[in-house]
Amino acid sequence: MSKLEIVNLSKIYGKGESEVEALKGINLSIENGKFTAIVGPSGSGKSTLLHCTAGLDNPTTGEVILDGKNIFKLSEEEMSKLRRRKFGFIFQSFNLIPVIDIYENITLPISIDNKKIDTEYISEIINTLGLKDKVSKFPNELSGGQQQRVAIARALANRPEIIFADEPTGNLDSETTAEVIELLKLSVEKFGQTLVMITHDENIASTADILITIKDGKIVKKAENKQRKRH
Ligand SMILES: Nc1ncnc2c1ncn2[C@@H]1O[C@H](COP(=O)(O)OP(=O)(O)OP(=O)(O)O)[C@@H](O)[C@H]1O
Repeated sequence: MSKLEIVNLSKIYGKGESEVEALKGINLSIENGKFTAIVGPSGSGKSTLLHCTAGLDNPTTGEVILDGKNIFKLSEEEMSKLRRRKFGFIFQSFNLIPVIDIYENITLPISIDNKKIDTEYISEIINTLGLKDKVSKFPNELSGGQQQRVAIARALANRPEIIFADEPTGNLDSETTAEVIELLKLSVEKFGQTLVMITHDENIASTADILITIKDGKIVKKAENKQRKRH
C-alpha cells in the first residue's frame, strides 16, 4: 500500500533567462514501510524533489497526496504540524542544538509539540543507535558519526510516518558511513518506518528496496530490489 503519492510535480526556479526547470512532471508512489533511494547526477533535481515532497518547498505545479489530501492545500499551521508529527528529517549537516544535551536534542520534536515523552521507546532508540552513554553529553563532545546517530534518533523520536534523508552520510568517512546506514536501516526495519533517502553512494543505493533514478528533472528508472537482505 502506498503512503505518499507524488502527482505531476514540477518546479521552476527563477524567471526568464535564468529560469531552471528542476522537476518536469514527476509521478511517484512512496511505498509504506520501505526504503526508497533516490540517485542521479548532480543538479538532476533530487533535493528539489525531496524538499517538495516533504513540504519544505512549494512546487510550481503538482500535488503530494498524504492521507487523501494534497499537502499544498493545507494551511501554514497544518503544514507545520504535518512536518513536525508525520515527517522526520536527516540532512548532511546534523543540525543539533549546541546548548542542550543529547537526550534533549533527541526528544526535541516531542517537547516542541508539548507531547509526553514515551521514555521506553526513546530508550529503545537510544540503545539501538548505541548512544546510551552519550545522553548527557553535548553535541560538540561527539564525533561526526555520533552526531549523525543523534540526528537519526531525533528523526525517529516522534514516530514519523516517513523519514526524509538528504545525503545523510555526505560528511562522514566511509567506515562511519557504513555504520550509520546500517543503523538507519535497522532502525527503520525495527520501527517499521518509511525511508526516502538521496544518496550518491552506489553501495547504499543497492541496498534499497526501491531505487529511483532521476535525470534532468525526470524519473528515468524505477527498480525494485526484492532480494534485499533483512536483518
Ligand atoms: N534555490 C534555487 N534557485 C535556483 N535554482 C536552483 C535552486 N535550487 C536548485 N536549483 C537548480 O535546480 C536544479 C536541481 O537542483 P537540485 O539541488 O534539486 O539537484 P540535485 O540532484 O539535488 O543536485 P546535487 O546532487 O548536486 O545536490 C539545478 O540546476 C540547480 O542549480
